[in-house]
Amino acid sequence: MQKAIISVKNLVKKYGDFEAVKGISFDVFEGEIFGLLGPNGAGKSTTLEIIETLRTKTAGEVFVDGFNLDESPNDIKKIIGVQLQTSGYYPALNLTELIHLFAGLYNRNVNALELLDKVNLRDKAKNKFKELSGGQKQRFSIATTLINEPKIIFLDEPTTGLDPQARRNLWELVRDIRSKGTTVIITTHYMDEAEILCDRVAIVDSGTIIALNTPDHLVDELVDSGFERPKEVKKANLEDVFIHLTGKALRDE
Ligand SMILES: Nc1ncnc2c1ncn2[C@@H]1O[C@H](COP(=O)(O)OP(=O)(O)OP(=O)(O)O)[C@@H](O)[C@H]1O
Repeated sequence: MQKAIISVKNLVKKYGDFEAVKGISFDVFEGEIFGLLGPNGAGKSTTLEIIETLRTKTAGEVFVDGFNLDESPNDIKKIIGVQLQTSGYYPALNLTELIHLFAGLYNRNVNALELLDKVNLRDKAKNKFKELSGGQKQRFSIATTLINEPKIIFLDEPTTGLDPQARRNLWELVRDIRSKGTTVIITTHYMDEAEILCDRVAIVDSGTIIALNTPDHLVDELVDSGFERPKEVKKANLEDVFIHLTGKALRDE
């Protein structure tokens, strides 16, 4: 039996009269990569921000590593890492200085170069955030989630706008983080990404969870129901062609 590190029970969020989250319940297991999928406006960010202690809930219960959100939000803050809005970084500081700034906020001693190494950015240690490419910015913002050595990290659409090489590189990074025992919760609009990366996914629509299982199980269930693709599937797709032609290596972004 896997241990639930996050437990959400009958969570409701109302913005005025509008119910954005309609009584959802789910568990995230320790050490898994859990995906929250759903169309724009489904309630994913609202749900995550409530768990991250950044937004108030209307009703329901949330437990994170045994801490009740209502009673111990500060204990929860200490054990989670949240990908910040990238626009929030101080423009005058370079990457090393930014890491030291965050480490100070968390009251931690961090070896900035070692951390930058983890996300393949050591050679950008003296660069400013705005001088990074899209993929590098995402990698840096993931690095900042690791500063307080969290048990759980939350990644909100971390690969949006990245090229196929940078996307794959980020998947490797997320897998690497998980292999060290960190639980990862990720939102994405890329279903191929969710299928490759996530152990389990919850599909949210209009504030309700309409499916929750492993990607494999959900696909098998659909196939068993008699579903067939209208067009015969080829053994490769255009992304395979692109990667085949341009290689897997990260570009000089
Ligand atoms: N501060 C707010 N005030 C009022 N309504 C809000 C607020 N924040 C979000 N909403 C509404 O709640 C619903 C859920 O929004 P949310 O941002 O959680 O969706 P999402 O699933 O994360 O969408 P996306 O994929 O576009 O990021 C939307 O209809 C949105 O307009």
